[in-house]
Amino acid sequence: MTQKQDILTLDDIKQLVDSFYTRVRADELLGPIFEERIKENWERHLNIMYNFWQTVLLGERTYQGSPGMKHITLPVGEEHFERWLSIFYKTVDELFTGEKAAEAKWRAERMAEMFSDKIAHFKKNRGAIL
Ligand code: HEM
Repeated sequence: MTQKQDILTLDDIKQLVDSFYTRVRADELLGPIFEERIKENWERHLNIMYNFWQTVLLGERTYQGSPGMKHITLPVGEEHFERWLSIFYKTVDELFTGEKAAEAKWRAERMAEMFSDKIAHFKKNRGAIL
């Protein structure tokens, strides 16, 4: 059995992202929400997500975007974020171990919290952005 290692290279990021979104697409709760928004543009989405995690974890600045805005109008609530995080944690832990692997999970959790708050605020204010 090969020893698990930390997330150290762009190839590692690609492995993590590909594996995570394969599971997300197969998930009965999250799958339809992603398919509805992304449609035939999965290659583009995966490339954006490689860039995002490459920037966050490897410090190579290939992502410039405002992810908050992309999530604000999604039809999601607490249970969707819990499912997203649970699949993400599982994927990270099955493939990697170490400081960066822990950071990936920490970052995802902080962002889930932020998106969740923004969405709740957006709903409460009946569509008025911020
Ligand atoms: C309920 C959970 C989530 C759902 C259903 C969801 C869904 C989506 C969808 C459909 C897109 C594509 C948006 C578009 O191109 O119009 C997207 C983009 C993205 N998501 Fe999420 N997401 C979730 C949680 C998260 C979390 C926790 C993170 C934190 C790492 C994250 C990070 C991103 C990033 C960085 C993008 C790219 C934004 C851009 O185009 O610049 N998402 N997400």
